Amino acid sequence: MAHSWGYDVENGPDKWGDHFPIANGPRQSPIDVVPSKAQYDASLKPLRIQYDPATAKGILNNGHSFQVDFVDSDDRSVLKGGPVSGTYRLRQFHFHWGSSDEHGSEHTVQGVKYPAELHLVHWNSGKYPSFGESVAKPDGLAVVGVFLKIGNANPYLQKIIDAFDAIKEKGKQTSFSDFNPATLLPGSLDFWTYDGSLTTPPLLESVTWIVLKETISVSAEQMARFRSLLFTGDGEAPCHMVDNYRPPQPLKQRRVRASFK
Ligand SMILES: NCCOCCOCCNC(=O)c1ccc(S(N)(=O)=O)cc1
Ligand SMILES: [Zn+2]
Repeated sequence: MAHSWGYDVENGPDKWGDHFPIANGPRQSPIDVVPSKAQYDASLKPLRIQYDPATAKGILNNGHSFQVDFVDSDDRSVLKGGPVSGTYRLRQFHFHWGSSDEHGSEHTVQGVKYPAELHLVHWNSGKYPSFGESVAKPDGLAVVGVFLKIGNANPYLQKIIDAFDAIKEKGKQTSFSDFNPATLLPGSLDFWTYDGSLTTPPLLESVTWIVLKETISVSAEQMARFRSLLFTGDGEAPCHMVDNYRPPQPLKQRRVRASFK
């Protein structure tokens, strides 16, 4: 496409297939999770998540979302168990959100939309030498999805929000240290899992999705701070970073498994 992909009418999800034909592939994400159709799988192991706050590196506005990047040169912050075999190393986390509290998540649960969704992105360090090598392999990535629900202000999210003034525009980044992303996880790690893809171009079908059933809280005021970020860079006409989500995609020949009854 003339200008790179985004979330507008002319470069948004409905147009991504023009340059990324895998957009219509067999294992695209996100999906609508239908709990009654998910199959309880007793062989799924509990999720084992261990993060070292010292691996937090920086926070960046990449023009599509903001992401917190982690040192991933060793296995200090990893995910094991659940649907995956081996060790997956934390690379970054980011969010998707709406222009109002009524929508914004990528996955939906029986059609229910949440105001935002957190994605914790891990790569298969047990099998591949780097993220770049993993990102195109069918078992390359594992992403944990967590829904945000309007409620009490989330003190752990606030630490991230306090960094927003330094990354308001596309391309801006700043250091971000001593943060444990496990503080963004709900009390229960019950999950649904299915084989899917990146939800943004290049839409690679390399993700084992692990979508948590329990939500975390965010206040309406905190969501308003997310919407103060800009898609646009310094000197461009400002455009608020909102509605940076892909809608649910066809399930096709896939099954969704549940770790809980
Ligand atoms: N760097 C080697 C070549 O890499 C090409 C592919 O770059 C991938 C960049 N995108 C991502 O890493 C990426 C990661 C997670 C998600 S999501 N929203 O599915 O969690 C979407 C995108
Ligand atoms: Zn994402």
